[in-house]
Amino acid sequence: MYSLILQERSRISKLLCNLILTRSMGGGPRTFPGGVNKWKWKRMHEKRAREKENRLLEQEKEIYEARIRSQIREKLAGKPVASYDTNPSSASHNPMSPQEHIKSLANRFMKEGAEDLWNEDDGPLKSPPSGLNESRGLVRPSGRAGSIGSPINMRKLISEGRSLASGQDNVSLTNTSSNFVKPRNYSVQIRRRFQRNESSSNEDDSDSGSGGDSVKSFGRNIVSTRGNMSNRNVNDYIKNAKVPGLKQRKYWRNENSSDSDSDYELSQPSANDSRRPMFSLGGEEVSEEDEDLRKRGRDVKKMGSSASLGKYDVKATKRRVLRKLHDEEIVLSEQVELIRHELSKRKLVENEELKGEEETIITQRRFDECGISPLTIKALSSAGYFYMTRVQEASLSVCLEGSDALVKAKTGTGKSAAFLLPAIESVLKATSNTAVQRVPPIFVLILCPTRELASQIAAEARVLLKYHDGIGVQTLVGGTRFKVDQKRLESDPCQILVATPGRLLDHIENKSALSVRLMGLKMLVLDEADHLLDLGFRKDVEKIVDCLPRKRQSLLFSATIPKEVRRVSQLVLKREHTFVDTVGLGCVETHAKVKQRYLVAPHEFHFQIVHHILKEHILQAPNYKVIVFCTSGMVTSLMYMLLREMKMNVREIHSRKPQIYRTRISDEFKDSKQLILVSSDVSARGMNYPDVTLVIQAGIPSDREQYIHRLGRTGREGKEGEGILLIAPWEEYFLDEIKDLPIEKSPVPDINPHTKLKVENSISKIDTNIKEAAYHAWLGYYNSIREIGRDKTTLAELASQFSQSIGLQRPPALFRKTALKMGLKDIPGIRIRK
Ligand SMILES: Nc1ncnc2c1ncn2[C@@H]1O[C@H](COP(=O)(O)OP(=O)(O)OP(=O)(O)O)[C@@H](O)[C@H]1O
Repeated sequence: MYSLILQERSRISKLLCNLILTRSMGGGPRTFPGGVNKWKWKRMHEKRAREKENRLLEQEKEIYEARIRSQIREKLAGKPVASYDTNPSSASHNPMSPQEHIKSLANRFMKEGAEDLWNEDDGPLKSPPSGLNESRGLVRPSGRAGSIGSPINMRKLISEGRSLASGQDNVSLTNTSSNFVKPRNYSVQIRRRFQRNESSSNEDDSDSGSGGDSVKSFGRNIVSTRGNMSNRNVNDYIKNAKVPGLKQRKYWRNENSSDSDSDYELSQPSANDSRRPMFSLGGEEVSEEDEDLRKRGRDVKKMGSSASLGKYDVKATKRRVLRKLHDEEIVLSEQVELIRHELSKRKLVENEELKGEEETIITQRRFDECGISPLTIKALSSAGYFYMTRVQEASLSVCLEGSDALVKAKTGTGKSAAFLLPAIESVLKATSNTAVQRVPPIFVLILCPTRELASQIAAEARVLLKYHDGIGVQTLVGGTRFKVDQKRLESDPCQILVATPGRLLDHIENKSALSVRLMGLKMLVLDEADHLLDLGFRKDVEKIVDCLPRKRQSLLFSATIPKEVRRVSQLVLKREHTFVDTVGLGCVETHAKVKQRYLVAPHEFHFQIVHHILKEHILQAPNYKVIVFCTSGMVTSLMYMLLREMKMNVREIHSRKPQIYRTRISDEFKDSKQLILVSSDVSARGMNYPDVTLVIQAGIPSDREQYIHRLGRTGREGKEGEGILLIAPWEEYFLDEIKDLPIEKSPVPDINPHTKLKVENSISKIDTNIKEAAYHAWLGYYNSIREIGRDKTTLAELASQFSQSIGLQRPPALFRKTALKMGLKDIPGIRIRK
């Protein structure tokens, strides 16, 4: 379904681009008639288009009214009502039944939100309760409004239509509507268009017979010129919508003539086409001249509809010459506007759908329905996985087929299992096809950015492999001795390897046995793909990919996939890969259940504010579990020491800590409650710490993506969560990067003097070396952020303020080499070591 949406969306955007391109490639004049500029010209025509729509609407109403009157006349003259003949030639001259009118009107006007189509002449917005019966009278000769000259109260008629459509009168509507004669002369394409319309809406019309549908379609076809084409093929739309009347004529002409010039002329309509003029009212001839339109509308009102006049309807039978479009720009801007309108409408609908679906991440689809090994299903059941999550449902079939895929799904929605399940299948398939070897080839390689994440993925793989004897999974990450890795891989061979790029590359470049084992690779997975294809990792990843067999399946997963990454993903993926996006283009990439706030306060107050927030949160959530993200390893360390000094239950994790310590802390935090983890970005991506209640980001993240991933440590598996971003006033520019996310400003809390003093005391107790290291790390981090790092003088000033805020007398000195590298040599405020 997602791929269908994607295809459709890309098709629409292509069409839009084509239109814009066609326009721009033509060069086009810079000024337009009357000396107006392009935008003024465009706005003018947009206004015209809107006016045209309103006119058409008015005219449509008038025609309906006229038909109702003719119906009443017929009735008064004693002719049978709605005795339709299925023969189009005769039936088309008969009046429509009042119920048909109501239904047709209802199609257009009675839908929720259609009130904006109404105008003052349509009667009061809310019909009085007694009005229903009266409005019935409108369409029945016995009623008060049956008198021909009385104005028709459209609102009453519509509210009547509502009750009819839902009430017992449905039956009669069905009966009569089924006799409606379809306009036969329309090509299959047009009919298809109607059919699409039929299925697109009015689900509430349970009474729709085939003829009734035609009536509905008829109404909707006209509506569609307003851009109401929710389920309609936009290609058709563009072809058809250019000038609807013109298009219809073209079809007739194609059937009867080869003269291209006469494309712009109406063919002589046959008797079968007698309803056609109504369609063409939605077309060009009605749109061309406003006054003419109005007049014609009034004429119809005066004379009765063409349906009642039958063969005497001169208007319907007269050969009308169409005026050529005097300015194609009108059409073009209308088209573009319509497509835009359609796109934004779809986006809204999708957003609404996704919002609804977001509440539950688990789908109705069971794992045993997707053709994976029964032993894996058994393992899934033991782990408590019975139904797929949305990303699993959307991507499993694609991945199991063997296609390359780029998969985007929100944080904590089960992406790991989504790639592990096809990975296991791939191993099963490969082992059954390959002769037993002493050292088995590595069939699946999973790359991820951090050591903890590699361990987590390997652990999840082991859970899924519980009943698969003989299939092993190993990790290859930094922080361990190279030789130890080699021995482990030899003594405990595996078919699935989870690695961080740096360490894997070490092994490949050292020509260890691993390189040979990788020659049998069937599947490559990049978890946190956007990060791995980021500048920091890209070179390593490229080198690794160069050493892998070309004939393999590649899967890229992440919660964020920026456009640049989509482009560079071609480094890994085949050109004909599938993009599975369960978030949706332009949709919010964070979870609705995660409340996001931001606070702006000078840096010197950040420690106090973090302490205050934590205290408040602990009071509110007794089972608290908080992650505080800091900008770098050493700042993390400083924050940890401060909070520890202030007697909070806190742990730290960052790259400066030995791996064994990191693993212990990570495991402890996974299983614990009432604990605060102060972390650098090593925990930002992929880490699945269950039930995190709050994520605090102290200082701006490196980019928007990192913000989303850090925040994604809370609110996993559809649970609730909270995120707070704490920034200094000069970091506020970052808010622009996340302006599409539902983040709200929070007031800076009042810190009581007692807490202030406590924090200052605690800071003073922290070792100066840690503070100095924190200053260097702080400077390094912000220097690497383009927006801040380019103004070195300001950066140095801000760094000085930071050093003061952590109790340093003056900014610590930098090594000359470091200062040079950072472009900070000779910058005022930056001290260089002698
Ligand atoms: N089908 C399922 N049924 C129940 N729970 C599931 C299912 N699939 C995954 N989970 C659970 O969902 C949680 C999140 O899964 P996972 O860590 O794979 O998320 P993710 O999408 O990779 O997140 P991130 O973007 O942060 O990496 C895990 O606790 C996992 O056990």
